[in-house]
Amino acid sequence: MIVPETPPTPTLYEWAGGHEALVKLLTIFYGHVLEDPLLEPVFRHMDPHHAEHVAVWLGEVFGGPAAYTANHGGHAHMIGRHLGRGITEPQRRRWVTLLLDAADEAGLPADPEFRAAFAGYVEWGSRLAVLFSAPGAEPNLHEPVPRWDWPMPPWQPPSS
Ligand code: HEM
Repeated sequence: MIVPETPPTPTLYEWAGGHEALVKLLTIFYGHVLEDPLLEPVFRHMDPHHAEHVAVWLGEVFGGPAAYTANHGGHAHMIGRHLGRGITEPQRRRWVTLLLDAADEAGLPADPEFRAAFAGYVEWGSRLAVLFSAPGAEPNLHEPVPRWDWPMPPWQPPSS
């Protein structure tokens, strides 16, 4: 009996479309952030390369190259950019909503497994951002960049 081989599961990074797709996503997203009355004051002075830096971060989290660790200061730098900002729950919620909307606008894969993984990370990460941006928070700066994975494998046709 010939048992069809299951192809290897792509990383979330590959499934999303790689670096280019993530840059497109975050460029669209931060464009909307600057039009949003709740978020514009938080991001008014953001670095002009912010969207690209966050794309590199997301790429590493989703199983792509470890380029944020290699070139952008890793986990400690990301945490440091949020310290003392006092991000509120309404701001976090709006941030998440705009990012999920931007995923549609950027044409990221819309299959249930990918979107569950994406939304899960965004929810988790944004809640951490609220915690470590709070006054007096002392987050651990010495952790590696987290890696996020599929909550369940994406459906793929058998290779043969
Ligand atoms: C999953 C959730 C989040 C991720 C993955 C994330 C990621 C990042 C990263 C990687 C940076 C540093 C970029 C660099 O290297 O230049 C950063 C900076 C920043 N983040 Fe977040 N962030 C998240 C949530 C939030 C939320 C909810 C807010 C506020 C509503 C926020 C506000 C900011 C601000 C204001 C900066 C500094 C921007 C600048 O001055 O260039 N972040 N974020």
